[in-house]
Amino acid sequence: MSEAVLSPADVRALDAELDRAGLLELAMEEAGRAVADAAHACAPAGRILLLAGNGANGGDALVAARHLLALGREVRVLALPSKHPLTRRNRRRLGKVGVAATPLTPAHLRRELRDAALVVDGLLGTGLTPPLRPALAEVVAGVNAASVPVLAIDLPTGLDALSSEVTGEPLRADWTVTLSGFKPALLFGPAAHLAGEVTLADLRLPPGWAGRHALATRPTPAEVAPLLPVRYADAHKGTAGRVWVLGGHPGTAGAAALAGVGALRAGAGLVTVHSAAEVPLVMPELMIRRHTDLHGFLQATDERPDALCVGMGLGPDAPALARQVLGWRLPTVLDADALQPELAGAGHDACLWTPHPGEAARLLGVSTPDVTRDPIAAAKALQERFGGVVVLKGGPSTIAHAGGIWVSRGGHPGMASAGMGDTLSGLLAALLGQGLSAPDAALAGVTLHARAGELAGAKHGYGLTATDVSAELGAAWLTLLRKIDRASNPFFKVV
Ligand SMILES: NC(=O)C1=CN([C@@H]2O[C@H](COP(=O)(O)OP(=O)(O)OC[C@H]3O[C@@H](n4cnc5c(N)ncnc54)[C@H](O)[C@@H]3O)[C@@H](O)[C@H]2O)[C@@H](O)CC1
Repeated sequence: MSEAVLSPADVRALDAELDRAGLLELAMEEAGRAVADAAHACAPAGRILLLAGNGANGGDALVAARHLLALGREVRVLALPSKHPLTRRNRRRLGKVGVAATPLTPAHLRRELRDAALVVDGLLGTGLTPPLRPALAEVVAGVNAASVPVLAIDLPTGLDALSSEVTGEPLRADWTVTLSGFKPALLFGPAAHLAGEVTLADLRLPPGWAGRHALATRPTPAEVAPLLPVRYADAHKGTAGRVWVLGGHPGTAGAAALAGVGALRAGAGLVTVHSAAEVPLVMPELMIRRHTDLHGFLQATDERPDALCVGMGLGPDAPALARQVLGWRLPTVLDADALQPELAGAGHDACLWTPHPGEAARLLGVSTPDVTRDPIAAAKALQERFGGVVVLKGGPSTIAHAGGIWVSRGGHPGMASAGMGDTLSGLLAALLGQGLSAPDAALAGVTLHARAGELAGAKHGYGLTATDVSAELGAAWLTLLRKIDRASNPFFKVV
């Protein structure tokens, strides 16, 4: 089941719905229980210090304290005056089982931090209106200065749930148990770096309720696997997708070759690189056609591929060439030099735009930090302006299509190297050429690319090349297929 990505407004809407259904208190109980289980696992021995703020995030901490007590753990609770009705109720419940919350003051905090095995941060969650007020900022600085591991509830105090940016000094968590859905700040760095290891608690909400209010979703590998093309034993190169790569320019010809390899490794039957440059023959299976006049060739030819990718190292002619092939209305990936603002409005439903944040900034006429601060909003804005499907690349990537937004999973930090995007373009074109719709190709392609990066990382360690990742695409494909009923995919019988 896809995991939801929620903004604070989404959380408020969900909570209002839970409240109307009489389920909000149960949700807080489940949240507290999940936090207690996680805290018990993170610090199997010693005293646990819970910090409770005045909102519902504090209520979760007070419930967790009660469950930790039931697990036989020694707890201390430092709390602000409770404003939220459920937080007040859970404070009384905690009192009834013998744990009185002590007022949260700097002196009490200093004393309790001395012997704590773990701090549970329930000071503030999605209710933050930045910046942190000085009294709470002092508490956060005190916890950060102590060398005690921290488990945050929902998100570390001081992080703006919607932003990847870090302002002021938020709490640095070793673990975060997030509730109902991921918050963007937990997915995109540098904010995500402060959340430690993030797990999503199962609050036992009615199925689909969290997703209904979601900004975006994170599809699971089991949901992505059925999108992969089915191929039977009688397939031949003419039915497996003919892909054209339009790329390369003197000095950047390798980019076109890498895209071609990505397409071949993703199962395209025939891959032809059309280029004005001398493209290196990195694989003899690639067909390479050099043109002195690429425009003229595209104008004159009656040949048509099943899918194209355009722009990798293509140079200054890229926008004009891209416009020309967009007119063919074939499944098309636009990357690198073809990602130019003047193409706004020239897209169609079978188009995939694959910018990295710098290219996205160029397309939107904003700065790169404007894009990376909120990649979900940037991908949505790009999709609205350029049409088709947008893959805003990153760790994770954000895919915006007419039906919504997906945030990818997986990947490997070693994938931060030149040529990775070229491989992805070829891979996406190969999937389009094998009949996938643009949204399905985007999701399946990004997932395969990330998985191939993980597999390459397991072999080669830290520094990965695009060639390492391409080489793992087949194995990535098989690991994805293992997630589904293989009987539905007779060609790929895997053990
Ligand atoms: N469906 C869900 O996701 C659920 C969420 N729950 C919790 O509910 C939380 C949201 O609760 P609330 O909306 O009550 O918000 P919070 O508990 O996150 O914080 C609200 C309080 O923070 C204070 N505050 C806001 N900005 C501040 C600042 N800059 N400096 C200092 N104090 C500030 C306000 O006075 C307010 O009382 C979530 O983060 C989660 O922990 C759970 O209780 C159960 C269900």
